[in-house]
Amino acid sequence: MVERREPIAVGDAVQRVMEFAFQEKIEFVPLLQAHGRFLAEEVAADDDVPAFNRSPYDGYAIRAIDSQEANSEDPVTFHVVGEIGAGFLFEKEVGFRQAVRIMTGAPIPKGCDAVVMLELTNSFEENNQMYMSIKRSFQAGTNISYKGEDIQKGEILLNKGQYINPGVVALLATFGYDQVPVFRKTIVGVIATGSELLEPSESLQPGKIRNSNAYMIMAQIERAGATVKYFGKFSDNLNQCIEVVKKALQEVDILITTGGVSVGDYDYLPAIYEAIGANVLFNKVAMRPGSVTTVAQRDGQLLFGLSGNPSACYVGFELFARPIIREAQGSKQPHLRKERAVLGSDFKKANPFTRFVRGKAFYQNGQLVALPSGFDKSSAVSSLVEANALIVLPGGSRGYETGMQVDVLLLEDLQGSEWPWNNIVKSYR
Ligand SMILES: Nc1nc2c(c(=O)[nH]1)N[C@H]1C(S)=C(S)[C@@H](COP(=O)(O)OP(=O)(O)OC[C@H]3O[C@@H](n4cnc5c(N)ncnc54)[C@H](O)[C@@H]3O)O[C@H]1N2
Ligand code: MOO
Repeated sequence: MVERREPIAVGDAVQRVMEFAFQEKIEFVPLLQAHGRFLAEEVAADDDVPAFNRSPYDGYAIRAIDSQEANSEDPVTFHVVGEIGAGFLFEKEVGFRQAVRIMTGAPIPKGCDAVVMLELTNSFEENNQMYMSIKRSFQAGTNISYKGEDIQKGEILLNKGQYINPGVVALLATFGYDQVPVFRKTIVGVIATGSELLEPSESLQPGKIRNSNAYMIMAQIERAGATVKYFGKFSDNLNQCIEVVKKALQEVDILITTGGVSVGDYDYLPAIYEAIGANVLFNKVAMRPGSVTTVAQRDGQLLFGLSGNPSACYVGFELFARPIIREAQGSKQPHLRKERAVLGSDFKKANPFTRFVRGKAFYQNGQLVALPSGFDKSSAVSSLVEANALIVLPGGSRGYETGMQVDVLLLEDLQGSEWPWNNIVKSYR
């Protein structure tokens, strides 16, 4: 029998989950699908970038020494012996007072050591031959992008665990990574339990409710970057639940159930864990909502028993499931980002345990403000809509007042909030 223990502190509960080590799993994905993933191998430069000396401008490639006598009274004229675009090679050696018309990105022809920008030249045709003249001299090396000036062969460019943003995608493309080694996405299964549950497609009946949690959790799993497997909703029938949990565990890294974790007659989760031989890490946390959050492990897999109450379920996922999912996928910063904010309205409920109030965080005159987002019961669905942050109100208080400093855990980028640099158009006009 799994005993209900004393609640453990939130931080200790998070630590117990994070001590669980998933076996590292690596896969190769096409470059186009690598964005948002984490690199599973170090990347070193197998060549210089650029790989050849090239022109950064459209103009003429010359030998700098030939320009030394040029001045505004006495221009020097060059015979234009050819032209070269990006992607081509100019095969001949360039000689005395010869120039090659060159485009941005084209390799510097043999013999040349400077590029004169088109704007600084006058060109003309004489006897079917092209010429150009310049009115000043240029030093060797003028306007040459040197081989290796960006990246040198052998440099370690990206470490294992690097988050793949668009810049990393560019670098991987530069070095020919058609397929990219990344940490495999965590596969997270979802099961909803409760005889009262109907799926969203079903008509409401007396005493029944729609299963919102499974869909909410699946969206949270996707927001955490993992792969979802939905095993459906099941009524409060112990044997049936055990069977579906066993089946699900053959296909997932992590299994999340919602409902049936407290002390009701049909709260079967402890019995399910016992039946499958799972070892419970904790089954009560000193927090609201989500105090009933239960986590167990078994054969390299984690099981999360989240509350049936929607807000409690939501918070339980973000605090305990999200970080380990992110870490298993290679993230080095798996936890929610913490910021200081000013409480935007009074929160007068007594706080025996630390509360994680669903709220909206936004910038107002450069100050981060956190506003509780409405109906605060752990059964609430409505307050989740606007929530982009969890406002942390430490336990042991009789309430909090507007203007107090609080920690907030950000659930999303603060899109739509009034960033101080939102006026970018105005400031850079
Ligand atoms: N005597 C006690 N009763 C309760 C305690 C307690 O300590 N002693 N804890 C309360 C707390 S705190 C919470 S939170 C809930 C947790 O209950 P369960 O996680 O066991 O969940 P259920 O009882 O199955 O359901 C709770 C509530 O949520 C609704 N629900 C369930 N599944 C879904 C779903 N998929 N989508 C939407 N809503 C769902 C369900 O109908 C119930 O209304 O227990 C307290 N009780
Ligand atoms: O702690 Mo329950 O888990 O209030 O929401």
